[in-house]
Amino acid sequence: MNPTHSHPITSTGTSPHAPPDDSKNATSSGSWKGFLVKVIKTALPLVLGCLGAAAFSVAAPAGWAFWAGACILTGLVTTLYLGYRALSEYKIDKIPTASQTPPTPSAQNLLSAANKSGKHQAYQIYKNQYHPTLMSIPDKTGFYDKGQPLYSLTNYHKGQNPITIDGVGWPTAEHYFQCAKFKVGSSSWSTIKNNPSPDHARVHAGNHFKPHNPDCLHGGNGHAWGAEKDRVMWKTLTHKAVDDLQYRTELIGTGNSVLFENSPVDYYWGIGQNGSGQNTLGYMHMAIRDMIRRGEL
Ligand SMILES: Nc1nc(O)c(N)c(N[C@@H]2O[C@H](COP(=O)(O)O)[C@@H](O)[C@H]2O)n1
Repeated sequence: MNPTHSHPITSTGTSPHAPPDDSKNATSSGSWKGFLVKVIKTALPLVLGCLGAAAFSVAAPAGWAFWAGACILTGLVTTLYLGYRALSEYKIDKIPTASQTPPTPSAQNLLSAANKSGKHQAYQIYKNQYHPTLMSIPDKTGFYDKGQPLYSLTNYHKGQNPITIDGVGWPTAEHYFQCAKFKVGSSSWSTIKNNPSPDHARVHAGNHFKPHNPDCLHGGNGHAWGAEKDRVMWKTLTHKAVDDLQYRTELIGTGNSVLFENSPVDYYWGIGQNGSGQNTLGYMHMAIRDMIRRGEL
């Protein structure tokens, strides 16, 4: 087995995609009730000043005009001050905080372009070029084990923020990929989605993806899923490239190195025990890296 190589990170990428929307936590200060209360509170000193002035004019004591004027002026100045404060607060409320910023339209556009029909085939160019001679390439970089460099390239990596796909926040790429075998909201889907461990999520999916399980998509049929899984993995990785800054940064940092999933057991996504595996995940990362460099993700 070839050891996992470390690779210097030489450049960084920037995510055009903001963290998930937390707008539900926004205060009610922007609601119409809050607005009405603010208007009443602001206008109250002026109204009281006018009432005071009216009382002085009715009672008409000596020098009443001076005191009536003083009442109106005090009310007016206080109202202007409160109005100024309320307006500044209103403006601050309206500036979206980082956690309230919805995904930018450009990120959404890039993601839908990257996932147009057939785009997931982009990695084939690398599979054609390097399979099955990958192990003889000198400049290659592996990733797989936790605690080793480039763990962010594995689907088990938990980024700082969830990956948002189909409006749902996913703790890891593995969670979304495994859930894609099941009907959204079904019991199997929910169990996998909420599993704290990506490895347990994968194992649970494997144990429950069976033809007799009504929760399954593709009839719980391995061949039918096999025809879909590249497209699903591609979708997962394009969203990860937008939402997981560590992945994005470390992927770009691999330069032009040929990437491989250094899995001793997986002959489809990784290189398998003897390096003869298809390394589909490694080649997909290379295609994603190209897209980031071209500004397509
Ligand atoms: N980092 C890491 N640790 C493991 O133990 C793994 N098995 C993997 N591999 C990922 O497992 C998924 C296999 O999915 P299917 O069996 O094809 O459903 C896939 O995401 C591999 O990359 N990674």
